[in-house]
Amino acid sequence: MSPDDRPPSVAAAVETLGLRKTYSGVRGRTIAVDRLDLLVPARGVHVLLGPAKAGKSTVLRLLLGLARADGGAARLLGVAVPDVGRELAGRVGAVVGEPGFLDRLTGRRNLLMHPAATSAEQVDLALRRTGLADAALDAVGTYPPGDRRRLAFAAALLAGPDLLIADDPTRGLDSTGARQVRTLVRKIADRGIGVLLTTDDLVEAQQLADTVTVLAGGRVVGDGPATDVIGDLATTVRLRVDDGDRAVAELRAAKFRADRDGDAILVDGVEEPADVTRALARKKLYVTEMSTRRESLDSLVRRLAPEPEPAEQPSPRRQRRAAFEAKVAEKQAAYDARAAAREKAAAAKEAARQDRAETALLGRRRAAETAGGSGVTPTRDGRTKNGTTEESA
Ligand SMILES: Nc1ncnc2c1ncn2[C@@H]1O[C@H](COP(=O)(O)OP(=O)(O)OP(=O)(O)O)[C@@H](O)[C@H]1O
Repeated sequence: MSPDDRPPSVAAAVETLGLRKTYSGVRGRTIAVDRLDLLVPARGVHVLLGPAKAGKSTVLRLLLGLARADGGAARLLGVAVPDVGRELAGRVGAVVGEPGFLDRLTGRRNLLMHPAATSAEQVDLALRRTGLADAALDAVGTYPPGDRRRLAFAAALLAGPDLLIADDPTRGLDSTGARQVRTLVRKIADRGIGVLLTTDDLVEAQQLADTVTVLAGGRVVGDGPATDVIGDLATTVRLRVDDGDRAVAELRAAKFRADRDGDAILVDGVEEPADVTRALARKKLYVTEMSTRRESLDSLVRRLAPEPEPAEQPSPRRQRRAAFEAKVAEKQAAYDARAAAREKAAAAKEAARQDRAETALLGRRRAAETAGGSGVTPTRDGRTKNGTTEESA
């Protein structure tokens, strides 16, 4: 059943089924989105997470009608995608690409000129909600990149959308700008607006996502509640302590997931590494060496969609031997085919010779019958029709 056949689902902000997009270029065809089934809840932040070229932007472009799908179907807020522009005007806001703000005008003036602006009050509310009230009267050209991005959010919020779609909203921002935008995204979702955003930053996804779809090579490799699919911001801590066995026992007693790893100790799912060292110090156990590790997006994708084990490559010597054996087998097969043909020709020749001999024999018998009038008809194998051989008859 395609989304077009289903009754609109009030629980979903976005639904796609088998969505597909292929680009053709000089280097051939690229399947950017491959049979995508996506479900974005009506509330909360849904993150479309994936490495570069996973197809994230293409998905958003398809949903917003900026590109046409080759197959499948999609609905936004229950409306099929080709009709979204007409039927959902204002209910879907988008922060995609660089908005065309005029640098010499103030942020407020830029918003007042926006097609969705209906009043100064509405513009001022959008500026306040995006934390830009103080910068409202500054020229946009003076805005740091984080403020410029928040102004794009303010523009997308003007019409009071139920769903906000943002393509990699922290890309290119410094840590302050990225933090401001993430805080804003969380606030928007907390006001009951569904948010769908893309990112290739696992930490950003862990900080923001309520639900997540992990995309790789245009395909979904994992989806569901963020804590199930991508985990939380936990870190694995590896450390050394003089008395390793006692340290593991003390850490377990303090509810840490600790295990021996050779002469080191691994502690999984740690929120704050200093908590581990403090727990040990309380027991007079002192860490001599410590390192921390967070899962990367690549390892997450590998964990969710493990690649098949590559077949073991034979050594060059074995490869040469296999090629030689294949050649010998090929020659043998050709030789066998020629021998079989020769045998077949010889058998045909022999059958013809026997036919000729039998014909001659029959001819002689007929001549003898005609002369003697025996009335017995010999068969090919020399038997008479009454079942006795000619000799016994
Ligand atoms: N207009 C286009 N013409 C041809 N190929 C395209 C076009 N847009 C995207 N692609 C290709 O489609 C694939 C998916 O690209 P897309 O931009 O959707 O991925 P992405 O996950 O958003 O990547 P990134 O994080 O790098 O922006 C890539 O292989 C890309 O090169």
